[in-house]
Amino acid sequence: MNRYRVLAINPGATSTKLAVFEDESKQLEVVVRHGVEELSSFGSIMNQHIYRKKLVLDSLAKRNIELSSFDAVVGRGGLLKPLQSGTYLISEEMVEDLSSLKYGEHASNLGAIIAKELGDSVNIPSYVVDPVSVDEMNLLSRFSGMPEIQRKSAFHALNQKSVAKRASMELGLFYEKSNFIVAHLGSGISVGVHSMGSVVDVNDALYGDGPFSPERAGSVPPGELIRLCFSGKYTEAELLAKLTRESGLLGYLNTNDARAVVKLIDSGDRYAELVYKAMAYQIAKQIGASSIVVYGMVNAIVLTGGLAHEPMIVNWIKERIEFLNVPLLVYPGEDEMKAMAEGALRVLKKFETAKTYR
Ligand SMILES: Nc1ncnc2c1ncn2[C@@H]1O[C@H](COP(=O)(O)OP(=O)(O)O)[C@@H](O)[C@H]1O
Ligand SMILES: CCCC(=O)OP(=O)(O)O
Repeated sequence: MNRYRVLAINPGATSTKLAVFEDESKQLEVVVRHGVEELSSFGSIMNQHIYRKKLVLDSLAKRNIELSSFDAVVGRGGLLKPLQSGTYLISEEMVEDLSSLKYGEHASNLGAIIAKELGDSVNIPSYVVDPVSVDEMNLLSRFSGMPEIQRKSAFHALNQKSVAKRASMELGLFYEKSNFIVAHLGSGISVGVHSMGSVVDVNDALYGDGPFSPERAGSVPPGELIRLCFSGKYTEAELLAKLTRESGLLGYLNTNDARAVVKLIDSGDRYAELVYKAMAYQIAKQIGASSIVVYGMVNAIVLTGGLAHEPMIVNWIKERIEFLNVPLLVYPGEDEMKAMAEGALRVLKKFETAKTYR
């Protein structure tokens, strides 16, 4: 059987990652971390396009890796129209929706844009896998309480699916026949209910509801938010940036880095401890509420994402959800690079046909 080389590109809220795969085997992974000041100097996420693309090209050039040595490029899929889970060929229409911010602004929008430019430059296909707008929500979960507003699915679909499948393998269960609650604790936080192979309910990890996160507001009291919108103090763009990139830990403590927060706590900062504990409290509360979606019949709860490396928050969450009496698995970090490469390989090897974005 043919062997395939895949370049995976993942622009995240706080990092740009790239990885080289030969079939399923990872040959290289490069992670470039970005500070808050560095990224805010660009003004908007779209303005980071050339900078992040150059980081990818420079990382390859430094290692004498030619773009033409790849069979495909795969990028993290951003905010698109609601989609089924799967691998999508990146089309002009997809790039247009991402760059015009039709469905919102997030660093992952740059994944497909950069992947397509690199793929096109050497005439190889480019794909996204399980974009953040994968939507498998059930009908009940779509109600917001206001007919003009529908709850949306915007979450860490790629990693959530990947770790839920990993949990089902480890527990000897079928993903399609089990129920999992997955809490992805990254720059944004999503708590997804995976029921019988679909994410039937999840909080909107970017603009919407749920726990506050290292840099996002999560649910805020809507009346107060409306007052802020009409206070004359902020433009729409400023408030959206505030909600999605300047709130949460960053808003309260001036850092989105959990390690820096732990240092503050260790140095005796009681306010930092209160804020960090409040985040754990909201995450645990969201997990508890999520168990209701499947009438409490949960096979396992999974904590994942960068914050799952940090023992203080993991323990605080654990303490609060222990009474549910459900196995808790902790998978720190993410499997996104591997999940992207595997999605592209399934298409290259013709096990699956790439979906079309319409
Ligand atoms: N090894 C670690 N120990 C403690 N906290 C970590 C670690 N790695 C990441 N984090 C924290 O996780 C949060 C971001 O999660 P991450 O998944 O890395 O971000 P992103 O969603 O941008 O990829 C940050 O608050 C960061 O400080
Ligand atoms: C838009 C949802 C995905 C998300 O929040 O990703 P990050 O945590 O990487 O910002």
